Amino acid sequence: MSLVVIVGPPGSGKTTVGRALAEALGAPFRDADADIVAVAGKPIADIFVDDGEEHFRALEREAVRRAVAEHDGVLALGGGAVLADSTRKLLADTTVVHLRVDVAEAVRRNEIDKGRPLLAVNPRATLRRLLEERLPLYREVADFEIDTTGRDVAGLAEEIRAKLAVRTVVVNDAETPYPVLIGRGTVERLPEFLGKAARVAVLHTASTAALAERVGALLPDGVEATLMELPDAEDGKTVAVAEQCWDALGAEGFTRTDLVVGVGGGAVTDLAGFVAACWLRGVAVVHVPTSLLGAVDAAVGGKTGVNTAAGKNLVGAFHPPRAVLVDLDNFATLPGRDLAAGLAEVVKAGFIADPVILDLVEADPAAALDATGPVVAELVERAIAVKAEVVASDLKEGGLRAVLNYGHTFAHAVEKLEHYRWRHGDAVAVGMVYAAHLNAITGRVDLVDRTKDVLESLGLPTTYEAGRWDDLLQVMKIDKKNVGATQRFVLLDALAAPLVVDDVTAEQQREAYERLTA
Ligand SMILES: NC(=O)c1ccc[n+]([C@@H]2O[C@H](COP(=O)([O-])OP(=O)(O)OC[C@H]3O[C@@H](n4cnc5c(N)ncnc54)[C@H](O)[C@@H]3O)[C@@H](O)[C@H]2O)c1
Ligand SMILES: O=C(O)C(=O)C[C@@H](O)[C@H](O)[C@H](O)COP(=O)(O)O
Repeated sequence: MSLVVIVGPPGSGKTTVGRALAEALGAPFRDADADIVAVAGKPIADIFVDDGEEHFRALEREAVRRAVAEHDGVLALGGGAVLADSTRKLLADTTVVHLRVDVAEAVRRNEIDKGRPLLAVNPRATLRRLLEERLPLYREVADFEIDTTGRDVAGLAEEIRAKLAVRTVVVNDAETPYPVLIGRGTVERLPEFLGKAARVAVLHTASTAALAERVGALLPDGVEATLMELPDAEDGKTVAVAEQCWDALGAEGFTRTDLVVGVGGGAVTDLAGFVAACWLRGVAVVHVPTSLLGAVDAAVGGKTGVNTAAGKNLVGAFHPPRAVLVDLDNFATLPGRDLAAGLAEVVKAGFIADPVILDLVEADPAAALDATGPVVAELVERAIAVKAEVVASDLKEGGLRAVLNYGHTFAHAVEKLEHYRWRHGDAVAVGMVYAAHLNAITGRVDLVDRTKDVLESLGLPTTYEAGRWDDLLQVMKIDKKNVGATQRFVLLDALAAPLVVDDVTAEQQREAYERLTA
């Protein structure tokens, strides 16, 4: 447990909700006002009367400073604590929850609790003024806010507990850093990322239509949602579909400050990102990935694009999102085969950077296939951390980023030859076995058995049909990593030590294929 601070105006329920939250978290509760009373040896109302507000504020600053330094649990602050610059600075590195309440309910709650000196005279007008004056200060320190008006304490504590379980990975790429929120209920955080949007285009497929509706309903008054349903999977990743979206944006009068939201698997977020990258030469996009693969890979990193007759993802743009909202609850409806396909990219992250991922899957493959279980949650966090770190240092694939393409040279060729009817993750699984054979054949680390075993334990394919080499080679020759006529492959010098090589001979490539088909 670490410190969670509750702020808000008088009557917002800081103490009551804070106590309930502490209980829900199994953590201790502390109230800064109670600390002040203990130090002063008299009630707050008496401190105001005997010593004045300034003296009270000095006691309050010291009480908050001490509590923040000492406490590990939930800490409720008095309504005016945020008035002090020093307190707001102190809270900058702490998780802060702002409890909001409307004036009428605040008045009603404060009538019940009579011990508030600032509300002794004309409480309605005073509360209205306090609420207005202090709102920007609460917002300055808060990580998120919750409206408590008309809500019951247990429901509020549960909502805060769920929100606190959200982990944020910041992708510090060369453009604007953006957060990837990982947890349950993260989609509800969309309103934080609207910027100045007056219109939001929500791109989705039939499988995510209900969620897209929910996203539309989250928008505040004055912000209009347009839902656009795309053909499913790779059928939606075409220039023709992108053009239909652009036509619709034109018809809606979509401006540079409006927002595109991709709600779906990797195919949707790739297309949504591409649509956003090109419209007016770039509008903001927020991704709500609903497949495992989308969450751990496609939605993070800013690669967007479509498939064309020439090949997979050959047309596209680097266009990082404004935010990525990974809601682990969305995986509940994901078909098992698509979950497994997503695990292929997770396993890739294990081989290139984080072997703990492999240990976790190998220890309990069934747990890794439990869409809403804790192992999937950890795998998602780990795989996103790998991707975030790589793309932060090399957004446009000038060097290091190519390691994320481990297994993809062969995978993309398979996808094209199979007319995009293979799941991307299945193709990546086979592609990683191909890469593992190349590793062994070129005298590097031999991870063939480990690769096949871990993938097969997840029900993923590890072989490809014989007799297709010439076709495969032809497609692999237009891989994006190639330089001129030189083919380049991502291989592993050792586990978690990827490198890009350009000296794999034609014989070695064919030999790896022959071993794959055996
Ligand atoms: N941009 C990148 O960096 C990047 C990285 C990896 C993959 N990709 C791309 O991502 C795509 C693959 O992503 P994918 O595996 O998510 O495929 P997908 O988008 O085709 O989704 C797989 C299937 O799952 C369904 N689905 C998605 N979420 C669902 C949910 N919550 N409930 C029920 N059904 C759901 C979809 O409708 C689809 O039928 C490929 O096009 C690949 O090239 C891009
Ligand atoms: O983000 C990257 O970079 C990757 O290579 C991630 C891959 O897993 C992903 O499939 C990506 O779409 C492939 O990129 P591409 O440039 O080879 O199309």
